[in-house]
Amino acid sequence: MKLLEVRDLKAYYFTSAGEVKAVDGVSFDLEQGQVLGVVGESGSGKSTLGSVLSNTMRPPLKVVSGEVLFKGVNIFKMHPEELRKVRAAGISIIPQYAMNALNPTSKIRDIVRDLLISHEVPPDEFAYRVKLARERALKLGLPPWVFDRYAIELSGGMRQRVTILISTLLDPEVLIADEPTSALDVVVQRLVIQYLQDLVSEGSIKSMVFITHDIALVNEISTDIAVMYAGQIVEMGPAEDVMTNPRHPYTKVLISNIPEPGVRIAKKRVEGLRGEPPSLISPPSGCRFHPRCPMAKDICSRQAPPTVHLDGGRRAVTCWLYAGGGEAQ
Ligand SMILES: Nc1ncnc2c1ncn2[C@@H]1O[C@H](COP(=O)(O)OP(=O)(O)OP(=O)(O)O)[C@@H](O)[C@H]1O
Repeated sequence: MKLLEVRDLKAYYFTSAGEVKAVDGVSFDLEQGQVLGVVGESGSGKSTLGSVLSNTMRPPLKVVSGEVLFKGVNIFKMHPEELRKVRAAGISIIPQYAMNALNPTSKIRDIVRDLLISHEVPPDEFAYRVKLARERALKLGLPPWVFDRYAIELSGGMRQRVTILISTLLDPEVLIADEPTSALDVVVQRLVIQYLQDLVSEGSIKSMVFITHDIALVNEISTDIAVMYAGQIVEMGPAEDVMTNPRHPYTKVLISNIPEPGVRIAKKRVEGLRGEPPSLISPPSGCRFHPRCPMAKDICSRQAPPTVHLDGGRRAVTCWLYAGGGEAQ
């Protein structure tokens, strides 16, 4: 069953310097059981995509065109009441910098209670969710006393895990996880990854979009991978296939330079890739990757490449090398 259908989505930041085309023509489907890892360099539009998919964007970001259908209904056309219901139990987000997302003046137990009340959890389910919060806190390595504390009394790593707990407590059908393990130490990172994997495999969470710089991590957790470059998806397919047989020249460079787990792509210079990521106010003509592409042809600077479906439709690659359905030379 398709939970999300994203169709030619464009979302820009309207700034005094111009329109930052952070998401510029993104399309994909997310099915039940799928974990779509979204990977790319810093500034490629991953977080922007996450905030648009969860309809949590704020000015100066605006959706310019395209649709996001949640179980067939366009989330941008939902009535505020309908949207409120969809949040948390339908599409929930673990935001980037999750450690700062909690109200500092409420105890964690009250944040849990307020979540359940605001989502009109029926009385018979209320006690079950409170108990579930305690059980899941243990899985995340959080001691029982966190519920009696204010967010400001907790360490950054604890606050981040509490936010993950809150974002997942109502068992969303689509979880958008934006760098959920950034700033956590390696041991806690493992707990969080295991926690999210368990929720998906037991069916508590139906699907996930997992945003990260860490391509090794994306390989571990995802069923499918989407590679973003300059606001667009340049390659998408089953995780193992993309990792073992990358088709787009950008994916090839990313994968041949897999940093150690936990290292951000942006921090380790992507070797074999000349230049810097382009401006998204005036991106390069034709294929946005052409100025840095080791395999660029004449047409690449003149015309935007088509999206070509390979491997019986399982792989989508937006690149002139595959135009006509052929393999790259
Ligand atoms: N509030 C904002 N106003 C203007 N431009 C913005 C704003 N937030 C992000 N951008 C720009 O939008 C583009 C995409 O940023 P985004 O944060 O979505 O990328 P990202 O791939 O998630 O990178 P990172 O992982 O470093 O957050 C970048 O060019 C960024 O500078």
